[in-house]
Amino acid sequence: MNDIMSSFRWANDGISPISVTQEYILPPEKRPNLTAVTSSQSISIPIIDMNNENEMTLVHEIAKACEEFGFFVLINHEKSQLLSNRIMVDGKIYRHHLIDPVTKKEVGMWSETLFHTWHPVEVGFIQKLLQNPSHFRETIASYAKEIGPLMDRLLSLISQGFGLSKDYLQTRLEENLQYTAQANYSPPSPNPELTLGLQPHSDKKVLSIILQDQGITGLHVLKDQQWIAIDPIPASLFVNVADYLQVLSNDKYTSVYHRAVNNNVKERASYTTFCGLNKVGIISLIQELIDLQHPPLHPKYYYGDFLKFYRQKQNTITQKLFSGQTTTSSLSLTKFTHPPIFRHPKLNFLIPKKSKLLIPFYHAPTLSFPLSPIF
Ligand SMILES: O=C(O)CCC(=O)C(=O)O
Ligand SMILES: [Fe+2]
Repeated sequence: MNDIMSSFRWANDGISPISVTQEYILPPEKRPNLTAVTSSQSISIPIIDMNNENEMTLVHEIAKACEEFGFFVLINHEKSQLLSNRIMVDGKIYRHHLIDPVTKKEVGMWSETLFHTWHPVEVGFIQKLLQNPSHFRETIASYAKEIGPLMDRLLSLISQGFGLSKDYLQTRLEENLQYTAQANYSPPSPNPELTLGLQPHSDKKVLSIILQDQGITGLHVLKDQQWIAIDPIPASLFVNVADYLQVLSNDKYTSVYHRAVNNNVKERASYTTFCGLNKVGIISLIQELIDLQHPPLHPKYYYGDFLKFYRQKQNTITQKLFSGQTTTSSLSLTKFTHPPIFRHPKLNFLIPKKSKLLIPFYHAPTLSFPLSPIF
């Protein structure tokens, strides 16, 4: 475990459970089947070197990666050394569950999650974060200042990859952009074949940037029905296409399905920064990408409608993934509850007094804006 997540580690010090209780044991068809996973070293995954001074080369490489894989690994980005030494955790702690299709009981993910916004610094998100431990606010602010320009740059390169102006996506999304972050922590699992850190999912934002713990492979992506383990390259970041970008691109790019698995040797943390839309944002595809060969595949969505679409998509994919399964409930990412399993009693201050929904989609959201068709 390097220093990236030491706040998170601190929050979980010495309290790893020593055995997997029934509550965390996945039903057989949802187990990770780790022996069947391909290593990212044995296949060619897209690695983008940000040191490349030729902007158009970067544009093409990223466009190709988004189209063929839905993700890429970024190396030599300006602040990589700095980033990899950051401590970046604060926010709310949640536990993930899935529902066992046979017993209908919740199965807990072998992990816990912190969630918070990370931008804009100027309007004071930082003041909303907790003050204890004392370094939380400043480290989050520094990270936000570093990752922000990178996110902008990626949006710009992706815009150009669509044959559009550099600032197309920024300008188009600007008003409703929302920046959130999620830190994930898993202690060693006594039996990694029976548990999962994060269940298979796609992210429902525009873009996600994942900072992985060094030296531990935990992130898996699904490519051609095969799970690929993304071994963390030192000072690299993993970037993936999320669902909003899939819609924007009229499915030219596909959001990648991914999961986090456990191991029985070391704890693992990851830290994801998302750029997405806020609740009133309207999601619609880029008209410039539509022609006779590429008819529109999506209507305009209000956020709430989009979330319904997202749920359907998750269900369809998970049903395919677990094809032996007869139930329609599939892998249901339905509930985040707390308190977290690995929390030390002295850390009660980290738990928000009132449970707040982390990802409304998972909860059949109560919508505060009109749902009538807008196209
Ligand atoms: O732990 C990981 O590497 C994956 C994190 C992730 O998928 C997420 O935060 O949405
Ligand atoms: Fe994710």
